[in-house]
Amino acid sequence: MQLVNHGVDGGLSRQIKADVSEFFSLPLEEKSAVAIPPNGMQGFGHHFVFSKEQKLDWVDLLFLATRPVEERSLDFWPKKPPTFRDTLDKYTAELANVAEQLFRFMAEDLGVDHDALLGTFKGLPQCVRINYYPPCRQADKVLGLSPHTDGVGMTLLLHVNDVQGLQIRKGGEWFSVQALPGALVVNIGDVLEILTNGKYKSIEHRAVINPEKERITIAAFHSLHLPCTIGPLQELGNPHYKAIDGFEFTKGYFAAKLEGRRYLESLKL
Ligand SMILES: O=C(O)CCC(=O)C(=O)O
Ligand SMILES: [Fe+2]
Repeated sequence: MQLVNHGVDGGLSRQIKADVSEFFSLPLEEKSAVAIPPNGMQGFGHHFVFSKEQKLDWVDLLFLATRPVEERSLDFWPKKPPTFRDTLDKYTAELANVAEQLFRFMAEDLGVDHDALLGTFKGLPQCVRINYYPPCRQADKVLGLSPHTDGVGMTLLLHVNDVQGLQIRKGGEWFSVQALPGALVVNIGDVLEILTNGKYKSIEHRAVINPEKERITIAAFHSLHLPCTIGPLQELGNPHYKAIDGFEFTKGYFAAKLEGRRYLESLKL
């Protein structure tokens, strides 16, 4: 689903695009000032690295926890460009508002109690994964991001430049998503699929690489308020998914190493 971006001020959206592009254009030594530490998650580097032999995804990323605000680790927030921190703070606050509105509309659409749905996302916990996909002449030999579903409630994706690369899987086939200018792509994640008892489907997706042009995107993940138990909302009939502790779910998601819908399918009854 693409949402024309009324929720985010145009100037702010331009500013975040400029700051993010500037960060990735810095020399490696400068970006490494916020490198992900061994066994860490936040900062600049790579995720889902399990062995020296594996083929890596063709992407550099900057991953930051942005909400709740008091849990930010500012050490990993770049100081260059100097406007970066302030812009990211404002941009992510706006996106949290958009996410909250969408959760409300979804509750309405499903005819469920707002609190039952919104309670799972209380305080709107949020992380951003800023993806920089370098071009690759042999683009068909690499993947920017392996097929996966997002292990969260909902992702709001902004294209920083106009290079296409996102694909979604439907009926076993891959379809390219053409980003509309000024729009956010809204991706349903695993947690919403479980909560809605499968009425909303977590979309399997991947990112492909352009042979000539770099591609930059900002994924803002809206995730669980922990601790909690995730299970289908009672109003939605016989449950089709097991109820699972939120921490267990997150551990299982990362252990499943980006293998399409495999982990989510394992939670079906
Ligand atoms: O860059 C994209 O198009 C997809 C990003 C994505 O799926 C993610 O960061 O989880
Ligand atoms: Fe994703």
